Amino acid sequence: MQVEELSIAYGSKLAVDSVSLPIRQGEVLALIGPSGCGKTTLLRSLNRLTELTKTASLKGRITLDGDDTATFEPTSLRRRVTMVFQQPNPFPMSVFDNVAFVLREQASRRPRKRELKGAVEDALRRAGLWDEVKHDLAHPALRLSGGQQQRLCIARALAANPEVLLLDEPCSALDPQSTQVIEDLIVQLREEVAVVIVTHNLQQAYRIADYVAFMYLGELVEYGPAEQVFGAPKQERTREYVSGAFG
Ligand SMILES: Nc1ncnc2c1ncn2[C@@H]1O[C@H](COP(=O)(O)OP(=O)(O)OP(=O)(O)O)[C@@H](O)[C@H]1O
Repeated sequence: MQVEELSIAYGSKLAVDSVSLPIRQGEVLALIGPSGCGKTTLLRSLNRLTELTKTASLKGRITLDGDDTATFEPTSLRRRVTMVFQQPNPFPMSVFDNVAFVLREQASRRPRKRELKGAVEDALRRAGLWDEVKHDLAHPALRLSGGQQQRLCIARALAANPEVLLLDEPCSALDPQSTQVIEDLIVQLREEVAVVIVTHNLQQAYRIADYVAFMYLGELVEYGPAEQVFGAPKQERTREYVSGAFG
């Protein structure tokens, strides 16, 4: 994906100010910056969730494989660019049906349960959850632990075979152990999908990101390889911000 001079306002308030950056497969991109700097707004614009906010207006361009995402049908864009939210939000149905739901939605005719088994297993494996749930796929998803629920949401997102996975602080509601499991998973996933993650946790960004975009008051202050942004930031403001965690 390519973000080109993107500005987003809520009413007259500018939340993202002329941001340009690439999003590439094989990489984890972390969006960092202080509260209110526009990270989530930028993330949500990538699959056009911002347009669900009535007051939001957007200027600039976002492309996916060279095509302007504004020309896509939103649902088909959201299959290619899927979002996992801060709070795990499995559907109130079984583990199996959570993943199957997406596959059923995509199918032209209603597939039988046994036809979906392979694809459900595949998505659960990719999300690193299969071994924990394989003996009880009929288990209600809402009874899984928080970390398992979040991995189920990732499995659900992956079932659509997206090209880009958007993660909005996916570990903020999780304990350190579940966080580590999800971080390991994100690092593995980048081989197959481009990953963009919003995180407040700078140590986390350092552990998992290949590239980092540091935002401040809606502007992209610095974008570069994680080692450079954390180890040798070019901008004073970035230095100040990252030294809060690393100084
Ligand atoms: N629905 C909305 N209506 C009006 N203003 C909004 C809306 N959502 C966000 N904003 C404003 O836009 C700016 C950017 O918000 P955004 O949530 O994108 O920042 P953020 O960096 O993700 O913050 P945080 O780290 O606290 O989640 C903030 O000033 C915020 O108050």
